[in-house]
Amino acid sequence: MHPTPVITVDGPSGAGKGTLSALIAEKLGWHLLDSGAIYRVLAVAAMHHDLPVDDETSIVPLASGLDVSFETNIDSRRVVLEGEDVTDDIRTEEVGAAASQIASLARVREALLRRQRAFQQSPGLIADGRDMGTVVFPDANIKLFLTASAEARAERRYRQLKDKGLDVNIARLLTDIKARDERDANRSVAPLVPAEDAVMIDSTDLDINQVFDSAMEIINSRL
Ligand SMILES: Nc1ncnc2c1ncn2[C@@H]1O[C@H](COP(=O)(O)OP(=O)(O)O)[C@@H](O)[C@H]1O
Ligand SMILES: Nc1ccn([C@@H]2O[C@H](COP(=O)(O)OP(=O)(O)O)[C@@H](O)[C@H]2O)c(=O)n1
Repeated sequence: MHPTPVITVDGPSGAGKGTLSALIAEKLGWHLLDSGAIYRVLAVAAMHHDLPVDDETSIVPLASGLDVSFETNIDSRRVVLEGEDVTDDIRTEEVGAAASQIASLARVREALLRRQRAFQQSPGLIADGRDMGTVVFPDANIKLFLTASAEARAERRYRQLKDKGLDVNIARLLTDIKARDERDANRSVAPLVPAEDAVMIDSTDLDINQVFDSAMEIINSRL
């Protein structure tokens, strides 16, 4: 077992991983790794540098040297790429789709491993992503796998983007979510699958407080 405990939260897009992970991190006073944000920042960096998202040879060095920092304050988390605040830019569906394409490149994933593992710092880490419990932190103390129906996830994403004032279409979001599920689950490297020892939470009919309560029950019984 690790000297510094890790809780992993994996699952598909819109399942509520980010929201749940932030709540757990706050409750326990632990660090937070939003691994999806790293893939998203890398996608934005590739766009800035005019690199095609399927060009492994040029994206690997970009991943290894990625100049990204996560600045956490009491009331905000900012993501800074090459000195520029990209907190909002990385959240678009376009960037999510590009991130998912980049994330299917094996050598790119490998180039990001060390950077992700460096987040394992005292007193503990909550790691949010697709392969946190299977690849990045296989020895994690507790592994959660959060799911919800594709329809529920598209609906959540719709409300989230609408609240930000973005012009969105629910049918398109559902198609995009299904396409991303398909790509994330079927890629040959680090596909989206629950770790064998993961505890599943289906959030389709749960609000975020109920999800948080079930997660804390599992955590408190095991830590
Ligand atoms: N259980 C839930 N019920 C309803 N809405 C939720 C729930 N969990 C999260 N949300 C909302 O759904 C959206 C997507 O959640 P997020 O945490 O970003 O998902 P993920 O990180 O898995 O993609 C957010 O707007 C969030 O507030
Ligand atoms: N650990 C991770 C995290 C994200 N990703 C990829 O990065 C994309 C964006 O991740 P995200 O977690 O920010 O996406 P959402 O769940 O918020 O839509 C996903 O579609 C995955 O393809 C990954 O492959 N492995």
